[in-house]
Order: sequence, then C-alpha cells, then structure tokens
Amino acid sequence: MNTATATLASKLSVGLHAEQAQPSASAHLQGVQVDFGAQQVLRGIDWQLLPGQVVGLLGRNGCGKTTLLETLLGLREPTAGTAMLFGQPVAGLDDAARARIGYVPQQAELFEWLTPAQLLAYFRSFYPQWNEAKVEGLMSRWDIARDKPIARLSGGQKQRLSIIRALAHEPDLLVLDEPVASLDPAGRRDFLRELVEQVIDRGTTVVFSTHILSDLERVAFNIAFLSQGRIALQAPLDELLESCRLVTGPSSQLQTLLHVRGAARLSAQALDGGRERWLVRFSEGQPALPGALPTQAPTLEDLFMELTQ
Ligand SMILES: Nc1ncnc2c1ncn2[C@@H]1O[C@H](COP(=O)(O)OP(=O)(O)OP(=O)(O)O)[C@@H](O)[C@H]1O
Repeated sequence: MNTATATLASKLSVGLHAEQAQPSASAHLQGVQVDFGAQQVLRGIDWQLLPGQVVGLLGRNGCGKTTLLETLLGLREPTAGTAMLFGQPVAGLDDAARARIGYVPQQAELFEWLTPAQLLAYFRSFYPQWNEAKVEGLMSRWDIARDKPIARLSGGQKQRLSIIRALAHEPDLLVLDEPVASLDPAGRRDFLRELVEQVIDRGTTVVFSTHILSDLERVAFNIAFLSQGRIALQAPLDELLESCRLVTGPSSQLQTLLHVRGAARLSAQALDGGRERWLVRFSEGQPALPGALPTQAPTLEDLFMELTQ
C-alpha cells in the first residue's frame, strides 16, 4: 500500500458504525424504508457517512442501490424514516447545502444539444465556487472535445463529462451511481486516482456503487454490503479481509469455535455430508489463526457472494 493509500485507509477507518450517530455526519439515514407498490426495496436502513469517508456500495442487481442513493439525496421520498444531509432534513435543504453535493447518476443526464463547454458554463452559474483549473485539467486529460454536441460523444466520454461536472464545484459530498460502468480500464484508474486526491486534499465524503470489485481493492475503501433491503455490513476492506475467514465443518464444531473465539457468524452455507461453510468474523485484535477446521481467507468476491444473498 503506498503512503497516499495508507493515509486514506486510516482516514476511512474512523466512525464506521451506523448506531454511533455523529452530529457532524455528512449524511444520516434513520429507519429508511422504500416500497414500490407491494415490493419492499429498502427495509429500515440506518446508515451514516462521516466526513472524509469513502464508501463503496455493493449489492446484487436490483437490490436497491440506486433507490438508496436517490433517497439519500432527497430525489426519492421514503415510505418511512428520515434522511438528513449536513444536519438538515433532505426535503428542505437550503441552497448552501445543495451546493455542497455532487451527484453522478447511473444514466448521465446531460443536455445533449449543448456542447461540453456550454454545459459547464451553464452549471458554473449556479455555484458559489467552481474550480476552473480542475475542470480544464480533467477536460484535457480525459480528452473531451469542448465544442462537439454532447449527443455525439461516446458513452464513456459522456460519463467522464458527468464526473467532471460533479467535481467542478468542489462538493463536500460526492454520490456516484456506477460511475465507471462505461469507462475503459485506463479511465477507471484515472477516475479512482482523482477520487483519492479529492479525499486527501479536501476531505470529501464519497459514496459510490459499483460492480467492479477490483476497483475497490485498489484503493482500500470502506465497503457497505446492501442485501435484502438493509446494510448487512460496513467496514474497511483491509479490516474485513484480515478478520474474516471461511470455515468448514459440522455445525456443532463451528458453533463451538464461535463461542471459544468470541467470533460472529456472518453467513452459512449447507454443504454435502452434513457439513456447513460459515463466514466468520473474528473480533478486533484477535488474529484469525487457522484452527482444527479447514479455514480459508476470503477474497472480496467471496465476501460479496456471502453477504449479498
Ligand atoms: N420507479 C420504480 N418503480 C417501481 N419499481 C422500481 C422503481 N425503481 C426501482 N424499482 C425496483 O426496485 C428494485 C431496486 O432497484 P434499484 O435500481 O434501486 O436497484 P440497483 O441495486 O441499483 O440495481 P442495479 O445494480 O441493477 O443497477 C428493483 O426491483 C427495481 O425493479
């Protein structure tokens, strides 16, 4: 891990638990429930994002990531519960608080008849602060034609433009819904570098959903797993990889292991021959040493498979 990433990782390990409500939280959701007709998509989300945290939101297709991010931003009214941004109810945010938010939606909503230069000039007029040097730097680095109608840009170029628009006014909270879906590997790497710089330089709070697990591994983000309408688990990735193990054996022996080691079971799978495979999280400071039962360190993909069923 390089120094920048280590600094970032240490920043990220602060204040991870939703139950320890912090008055300074950038975003705070309490008991948020969202139903679409009879379908309960979010089932009582308690969640907070603290200044400088970078959270990768993981979950299977259709589990409610977009719904959660839209509710957090006040774009969708919850069926029950409350959403606060910067200490204000999201439904009644004042202009100053709005100006502190940057959002990259899953489908870039750009005015396609404008050129990138016109679009950025239009948005610049709404914000009290605008980092022209950053905009110009990213437009050149990401090779976006300034004077071509947006309709004629490629999907990846539109996504990059949407990211530039969201970063330009130096938001304190950046919400990105699958921001790298149309970016090539070089574009994704560049985007992640920009995010890391943003967090280290400005202490920006970032939450983004993605299906590209290798991107999260590269920057040691906090990971939040959304499953069955709830945040099943949130923790720094390094800590999860260190403290979790997949352990296989008869359930009575697995139960004893939990008891003796004071560990927690995160998931369980039935295997052949009456054995089970459990994802076990050992407590802090207690190394997850291999015991008598077959034990395997999980990858992020294993964690995803186990925690997002
Ligand atoms: N406006 C809507 N009306 C009815 N159902 C909706 C609406 N928006 C989303 N849903 C449903 O809510 C569920 C969650 O959708 P959402 O888009 O939040 O999932 P997601 O985790 O972002 O999915 P993906 O990973 O595929 O982008 C899905 O079953 C979807 O069909």
